[in-house]
Amino acid sequence: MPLISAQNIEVHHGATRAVFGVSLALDPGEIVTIVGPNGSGKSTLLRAMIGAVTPNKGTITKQPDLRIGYVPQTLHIDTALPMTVRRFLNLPKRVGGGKIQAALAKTGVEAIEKQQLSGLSGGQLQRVLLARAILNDPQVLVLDEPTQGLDQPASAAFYRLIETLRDDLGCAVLMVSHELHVVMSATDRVICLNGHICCEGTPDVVTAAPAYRELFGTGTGGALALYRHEHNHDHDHDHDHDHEHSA
Ligand SMILES: Nc1ncnc2c1ncn2[C@@H]1O[C@H](COP(=O)(O)OP(=O)(O)OP(=O)(O)O)[C@@H](O)[C@H]1O
Repeated sequence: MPLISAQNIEVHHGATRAVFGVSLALDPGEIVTIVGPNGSGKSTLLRAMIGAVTPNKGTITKQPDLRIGYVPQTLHIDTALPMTVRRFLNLPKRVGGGKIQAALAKTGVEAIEKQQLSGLSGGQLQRVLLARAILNDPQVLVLDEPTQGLDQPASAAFYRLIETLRDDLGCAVLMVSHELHVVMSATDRVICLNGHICCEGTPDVVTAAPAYRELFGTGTGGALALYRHEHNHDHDHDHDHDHEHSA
């Protein structure tokens, strides 16, 4: 039984139909990455899957008492506010030193417990946010562009860590990334979204796309090139499209 599934959901933001006709199931232990152009509904779909927004149509089904760990894009820290890593991880409820140390060790930043949040590098901060997300031993880790602002080697290291955590904790991972070329090796299934799911498959299937190979390693363009290639096809289903696929 999937941990979370969406059945033919549609989500509106005012007059904007951000997500439509989306059905998606997340199984235990799998890593699923959602990619797509800006404004294609990736964050909206993620938020609908975890219950943070209610679909206007369709249903979301979650396993009862599902433990979800959420990693935001980043945390905007007021540098005037003194806050150690340990204190931050004890909010909003105290979890105790042992658990905090274990979580920081799992995310590769065990030595920074007493440091101020405001003094951390971008990569360290993301690992602290990841540590916070695993404190409740989640069955699902949800990440919304967790490596924004990190350089490519730091992003790649972060995604390798996600894969290690999945293996250690046995959790499923659902994430949004712009960097398919970086996240590829740490992904079981890729979902290409443009309001609706345009295509999905294993990284092997998507890496076979000539347009992607041509542009592999050229930054965000790689993911978008893949997107363009994979969408140069006829759809089996009669979606009411409100966008055009580029060739
Ligand atoms: N709170 C909101 N109010 C109004 N419109 C919204 C809101 N959130 C998202 N939208 C709109 O819904 C559409 C989908 O937005 P969403 O943030 O889900 O896309 P995204 O693929 O995550 O974008 P990006 O890659 O730029 O982060 C966009 O047209 C966006 O402007």
